[in-house]
Parts: sequence; C-alpha cells; structure tokens
Amino acid sequence: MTELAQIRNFSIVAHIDHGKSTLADRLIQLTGTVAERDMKSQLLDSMDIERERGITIKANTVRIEYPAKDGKTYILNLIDTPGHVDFAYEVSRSMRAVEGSLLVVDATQGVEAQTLANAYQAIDADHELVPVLNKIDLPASEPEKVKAEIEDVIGIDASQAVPISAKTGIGIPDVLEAIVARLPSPKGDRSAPLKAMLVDSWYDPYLGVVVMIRVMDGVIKKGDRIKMMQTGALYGVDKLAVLKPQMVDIAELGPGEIGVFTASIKQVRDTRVGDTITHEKKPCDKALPGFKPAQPVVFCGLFPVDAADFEALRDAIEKLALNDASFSYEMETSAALGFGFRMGFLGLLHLEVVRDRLEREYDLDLITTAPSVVFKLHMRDGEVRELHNPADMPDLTYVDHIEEPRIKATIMVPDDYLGDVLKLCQDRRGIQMDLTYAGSRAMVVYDLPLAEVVFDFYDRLKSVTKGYASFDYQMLEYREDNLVKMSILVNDEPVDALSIMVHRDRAESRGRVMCEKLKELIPRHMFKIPVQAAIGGRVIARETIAAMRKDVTAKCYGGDVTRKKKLLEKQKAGKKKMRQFGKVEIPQSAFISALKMDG
Ligand SMILES: Nc1nc2c(ncn2[C@@H]2O[C@H](COP(=O)(O)OP(=O)(O)OP(=O)(O)O)[C@@H](O)[C@H]2O)c(=O)[nH]1
Repeated sequence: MTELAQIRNFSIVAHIDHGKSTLADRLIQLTGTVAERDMKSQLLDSMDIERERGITIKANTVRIEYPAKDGKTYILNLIDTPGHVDFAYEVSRSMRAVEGSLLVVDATQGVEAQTLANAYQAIDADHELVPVLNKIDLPASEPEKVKAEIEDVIGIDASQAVPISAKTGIGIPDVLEAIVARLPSPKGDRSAPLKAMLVDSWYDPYLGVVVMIRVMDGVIKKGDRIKMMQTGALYGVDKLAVLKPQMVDIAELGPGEIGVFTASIKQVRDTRVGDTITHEKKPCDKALPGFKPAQPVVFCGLFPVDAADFEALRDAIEKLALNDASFSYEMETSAALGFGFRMGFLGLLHLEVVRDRLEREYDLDLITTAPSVVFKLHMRDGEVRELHNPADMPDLTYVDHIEEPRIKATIMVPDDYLGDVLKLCQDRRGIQMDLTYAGSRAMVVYDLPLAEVVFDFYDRLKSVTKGYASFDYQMLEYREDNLVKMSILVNDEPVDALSIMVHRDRAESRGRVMCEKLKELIPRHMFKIPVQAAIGGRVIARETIAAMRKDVTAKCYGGDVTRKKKLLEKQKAGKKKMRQFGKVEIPQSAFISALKMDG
C-alpha cells in the first residue's frame, strides 16, 4: 500500500523537439526503472514488437520508484501525452489524470506556440507547473532570457526553473527533487467505493484491449467485477499491472495510483476515454465529469489506386480501427475513383499518420482526395445538416445558409518574418485578434477558417518563415459565410472527387488555377477537352485541352483527292464518337496534383 503523500503524478509538456522524450528516457534511466544493461535492448525490443505486430507501446507512460533526499521512496507516475495540435483535446483529457506538469522549454529556442498552448492546458487542468530549461549544454542556450520569456508570455513564475541537459544528464537529479518537493500529492479516499478514470486504451494482439486508469477513490484488485459507468458494460479484471514501462503485475491499485488492466474487451471502441470505472456490486454514486468524444474535423476520401485492392483496404481500415477510435470511416463511391472510404480525422497530421500506416503496414497504394472540413448546412426547412463531402452538397435552393468551423490560431515568429505571416493569414480570410511581442519575437493570434488551414497552411507558413514560425490552434466556433460548392467538369462531366467548398469571392481565382493546372496535367486526347469550374450551373473558369492532331492523310502519298476527303471525314466522325462515348483519361498523378494545389 502506497501512502498518498508518497505519490506524484505528472506529465511532461513541451513544444515539439524541445526534448520531452529525451528527458523521459533520462528519468527512467536515472531511477533504475530499467536496469542500465537492459536500457538499450529494452527499447529495441519494444520497437521490434511495435514494428512486427503494430502494437502501440506507451513507453513514456511509466511508474518510477525514486528514493528522494528526504530518505523516503516516492512513486512517480509519468503519463505521456501526444504532442501535436491535432490531439490537443486528448492531451487535455489525459492531463486530468495527473496533478502537475514539467514544462520543458528548449533554452536555445524559447517559448514556442505549442509551449504556450500546452502550458495553458496544464493550467486549465489545475496543474502545478515546474518549468525546466533544457539543452543548456549548447553554447547558444540563453536560460536567463528564456526564463524572462516564460514569465512574460505564459505568466508563471520561472525564478525556480530547473536548468538541465536531457542529453548529457546535467540537472536530472534536480528535476526529480523538484517533482517531489513542488508537485502536490494526489488526494483520495481508500475506504470509499471504487472510482477510477479511464485515461487511455490500446489494442494488444495477445492481451486484447489494455485499459489505463487513474484511481481516484477506493481500490481495484485482480478478479474484481467492474462497471464502466458511461457505457454500462460489465467486465471482470483479468490482469492488473503497472507500466515500468513493460507490464509488471500488481495485486491492487489504490487512490492516486495509475496502472493498466485487461478484461477481455474486444475493441478500443468499447472503451471511452474519460469514463468512470467502479465496482459492479458497490458502485460509487457519482461519475467523474465525462468528456465529449473527440470529433473528427477533417474529412477526405481514400481510394485504392488499383480498384482490385478495395477489399484489402477495407480490411486494413478495420484493423486500424481496433486500435484507434478517433477516426471515422464509411464506404464511399465516386464516379471518378470507384469504391473507397470517406474518413474523418482529428486533424491533418492525424490524416497523414493513418494514411501512411495504411500504405506502409498494409502495402496499399492510395489516392487521397482534397481534405475538407465539416460544414453545417442550415436548410430552409429548419433542419441542420453536416456536410462531410462537398460532392454531397444539396441544391442551393434548399439551403438557407452555410456555416464553417473557425479556429483561433497562435503563431510565434521572429520579427523579420512577421509581415509575411500577416499576409498569409490575411490571404486565408483571417481576422487578426492579437499581436504582442516578447523580445525579438512576435506572437500573433488569428481567427481563421479551418478550411483554409487544412490545405497547405503549415507548409506555406514554414516556407515563408524558413521554418522559424511555430503554430498551434484551437477550435473557436461555427460561423456563417458566403460559401459555395465549386464543381470541376472535365469534358462536360462533373468529376465528383474534384469538387470543393470555397468562399464565393475566391471561387473564380481558385477555379481558374485549378483549370489551368488540369490543362497541364491531362494529356491530349484525340478530341478537344473542355475543363471547366462551375458554381451551380454557372461556369466561372474554363480551359481547353487541344486535340491531338493525327494527320491520317499523310499515309496517302498524295493519292486521289476523294480518298483523302473520305479519310478526313472518317477521322472527324471518329472524333465525334470519341467525344460522345469516350472517357477522358486523367492520369493518377494529375489527379493528386490538382487536388493538392491551392489557389
Ligand atoms: N544538445 C542537446 N540536445 C538535446 C537535449 N535534449 C534533447 N536534445 C535533442 O533534441 C532533439 C529532440 O529531442 P526529443 O526528446 O526527441 O524531443 P521531443 O520534444 O520529445 O520531440 P517529439 O517527440 O518529436 O515531440 C533530439 O535530437 C535530441 O537528441 C539536450 O539537453 N541537449
């Protein structure tokens, strides 16, 4: 039994590349959680398993035993949180399972957009924060300047920030002491009915679904009959363990403790992060405040390049879904691309991760259609519909108005590039909300349409600032705007997979660019091919791909004129036939490029 006073639960928050994983590894290593000689093989083993069986190993969620300077041994539970903006919502949930955070800031870089966003999330979750200045081994590090920046920009006391080098090991013992001395211990009542929070869950091919919990009150033991309060499902606990980071069986988990259990749960979708777990027989009376499930915000179509791979794609998606409940999928048919799936993701990175896994792990060649956000259609009859695919846009006469998701984007950028960043945001229909300075860097906050960000905003931001800007966003609200569906017609046929939703004011320029691009991308055929962009029935841009001229008369060696005429006529008829029945072949690569571009 562990005394509450000797438990510390925490997470590490940082901007990407500021050294979160390196610090976590150091903490694990220094406390001998993984014996020195095992350190390497341990990590390697996990990676092999991960590669071979596609298991997610949460190596950074770990229980550490630390003998502190005060002579007592503490249990430190480090919970890993995903770092990217797409998963911000998940981060805020797992933060509710712990009482404090280490805020790691790279002392050569200073506070970045995700430092700020993550720090605010930790503050929202009532965390005690311990600022840690990393990479002080580097000559370019400026710990004092960065301390001041933390105070200015985040508004927390940084006078006690711990200077460290996660790489060389300098300052790591100070971090451990700071965790014990400055982070609060958890609270809870051991004699109360069981109340545990479902923090995370993942699929293991041998064990089934593994559920990570944080016990608030009461005690959970192996063999207990438990109930998930939200879903009402009942299970028996088969295995109870802590992560060190490999699973080590444990007899019980009491208040303040973090561990995992298995209970013959078939799929991750049967578990809800944030759900309250209690005993079937002696339940707690009130569940913990629940969480809304993370809603997919970016949708796109995924189609196999080779139509014969459709079943393989379905299989692969179903397998991935066992382990990732955060994406949605349903079958989709496209006249242009055949059978595929419409999939919803938490953000663009999430989309890329899932697509890459499908391609790499399941050896599939896929076409991704332009990512689109979820629009809200307010119909004239009062109904509100969600539009996940521009191709499904109903006739405008039935639609009263359309709303789109807006985000609050925070960008931190060195002064020199500020002008370019403002222009980029302005071009994407942004509304400036705030602009402040911290030293030679600006922090600019914009209200932007998410639709304008999902295309290539990150890439553009990186390129106009030579990689110096950092970016983070939160959902703001749905707001009405003058939005229309733009269709692309190739040879007078609408190509469903190329339709997009655009702002009316920008439709023309966007349409023009798309048509020009397609003109370059589609090879010439035996006939003329019009490429048009249209809103409703109105064409707003047009290009023509000239016909390939095949001089059939050349063969006639100047033979008689009637023969020549006949041949020309035949060729003309052929053209007509082609135009009527023939199908334009749009090369795969052309398709992808046309969708990727931004006008
Ligand atoms: N010189 C120096 N390099 C460091 C230090 N800590 C981390 N790094 C390096 O910084 C890079 C990023 O470190 P990670 O630990 O992967 O950073 P992270 O924040 O976990 O990054 P993500 O997992 O990508 O979010 C790596 O190349 C590390 O080797 C340090 O104290 N000094």
